[in-house]
Amino acid sequence: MAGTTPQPTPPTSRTRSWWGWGWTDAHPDDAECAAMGALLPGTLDRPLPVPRVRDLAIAAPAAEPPGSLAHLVSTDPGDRAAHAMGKAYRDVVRALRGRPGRVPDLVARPTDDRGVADLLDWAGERQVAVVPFGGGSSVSGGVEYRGDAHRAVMSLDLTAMDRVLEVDTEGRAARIQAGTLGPSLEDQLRPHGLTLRHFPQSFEFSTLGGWLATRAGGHYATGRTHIDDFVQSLRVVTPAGTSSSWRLPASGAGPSPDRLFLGSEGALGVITEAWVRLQERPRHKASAAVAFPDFQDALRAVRALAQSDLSPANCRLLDSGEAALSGAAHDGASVLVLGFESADEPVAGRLERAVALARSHGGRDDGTAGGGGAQESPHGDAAVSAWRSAFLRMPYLRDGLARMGAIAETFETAATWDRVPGLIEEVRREVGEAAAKATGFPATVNCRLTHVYPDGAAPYFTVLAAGRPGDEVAVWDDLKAVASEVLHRHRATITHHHAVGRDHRPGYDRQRPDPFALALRAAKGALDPRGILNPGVLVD
Ligand SMILES: Cc1cc2nc3c(=O)[nH]c(=O)nc-3n(C[C@H](O)[C@H](O)[C@H](O)COP(=O)(O)OP(=O)(O)OC[C@H]3O[C@@H](n4cnc5c(N)ncnc54)[C@H](O)[C@@H]3O)c2cc1C
Repeated sequence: MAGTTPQPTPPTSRTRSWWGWGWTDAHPDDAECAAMGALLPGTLDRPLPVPRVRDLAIAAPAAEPPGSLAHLVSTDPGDRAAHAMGKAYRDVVRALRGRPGRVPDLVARPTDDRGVADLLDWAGERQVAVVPFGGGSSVSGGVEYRGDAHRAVMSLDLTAMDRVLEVDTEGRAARIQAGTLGPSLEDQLRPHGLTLRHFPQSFEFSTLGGWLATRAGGHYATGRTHIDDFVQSLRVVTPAGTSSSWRLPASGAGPSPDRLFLGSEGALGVITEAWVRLQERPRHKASAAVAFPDFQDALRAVRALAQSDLSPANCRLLDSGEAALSGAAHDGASVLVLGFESADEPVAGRLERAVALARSHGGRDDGTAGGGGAQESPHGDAAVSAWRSAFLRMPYLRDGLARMGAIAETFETAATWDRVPGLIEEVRREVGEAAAKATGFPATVNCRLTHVYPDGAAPYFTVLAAGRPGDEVAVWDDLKAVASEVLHRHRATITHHHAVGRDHRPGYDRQRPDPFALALRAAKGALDPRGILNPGVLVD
């Protein structure tokens, strides 16, 4: 049953950026930043310099761990700076402006549950805040400490716990440590012919534990795409003891213990490992792009697809601005990127039916339907691959634009179909107007649907605008407040998959029912009686 597993991916010689997305060698250079900035009126003439850790005023650590734990803890300034914030636009800008959030005093890297428990005990006795940290790709202020109610702050980095411990090939499941980054996780499963098949855009730099703690969404548009769908059981170390649920295919035994910890964002405990459901690796793939002159027609087509039994792996609708930005279309059309995958049967037929359905709603496929993975027409192929490469490059470009003093950020939501068209229109208009008013320059607000459901969809917005030099974070916070009001008006969720963190607390507090907040507070009090775990996240 249990297979032996290969070692985690060996360390690379590439350097992770402490302040921006991904690898330092993949960042756009000054010339590329300037070229991008020239496309946005009102941005700076030349890029802000790449920030340096040595220019930050980092105070000496306010606490020292006991000798017995010292081997797990780093006080290196670069390490501490790299754990001060996540990777949202507002984090990148604060780093560029030399004003990162509160830099943690300590960065601890436990290697097993015992180490996690000992560090929590030590922190509890000394009123040290503990911020669990996976890949640090949070875009909602999930990994930074705000305030001064604790004597010191410790970032609890889980990435030394990075092994696939067991693989049950018969039951298609694996026991995996929470600090395993996406590529290493898939590398360790590959020899078994299995995959978790969970691919958030941040896959390369985020961990299983982070996905579980934030209820991450993969890039597949329909079907099993949320990490929740893959959880068989969880192991969580809390200050009140370790919770370990049974491996079960399903259970009706009361409220689910796993559901309590999924999305708990480090506020209730530290997820140290999980049994997750695996799948065979897909062998059949086909994709196509369908253009729509009318965005409303495209919305109707996507709804019909989501309500059909076709279950596309990808069903991503780009509005005309988003299609132009990613190079998928340049003629003012919206583009629907469709993809199908299967481990056991050809998918060309399903793709053809999906394209026919899209065409019946006003789509222009230009002969893009194809099957077997490589038979799309040149136009469809170009649009699909343009979108794919833009998707992976986008976070790097966002940071380049931030260096030009621009606002370049995304946010997402989900709502029922009856509200989707009005919601998209109002976000575009109200955020666009607010940006123009705040900066004096026109703004671009694009939208794509990232996930579609029979009963609704997840619109994802990209805002591109000039910032107010030196004041970009305040401008962005104002725009986000405008957007949040529109979401609230439409009873759309404050986040579909970017988590609550600290930034979405006001919206989350308005969204959750009061009795639920009471129950959550009680759970926090019981599991974290000293209030050391990720203070300010989810509940006070
Ligand atoms: C460019 C970019 C693209 C993104 N794309 C997606 C996407 O496609 N889908 C998506 O869902 N999200 C996406 N995100 C957001 C982010 O990647 C997710 O929230 C991800 O799940 C975070 O994983 P992480 O390991 O980086 O966690 P971190 O950022 O380190 O932590 C996130 C939260 O989880 C807590 N946490 C982390 N590990 C643990 C643990 N082991 N136990 C308890 N709590 C823990 C932290 O305290 C924090 O509150 C994106 C972010 C960026 C910057």
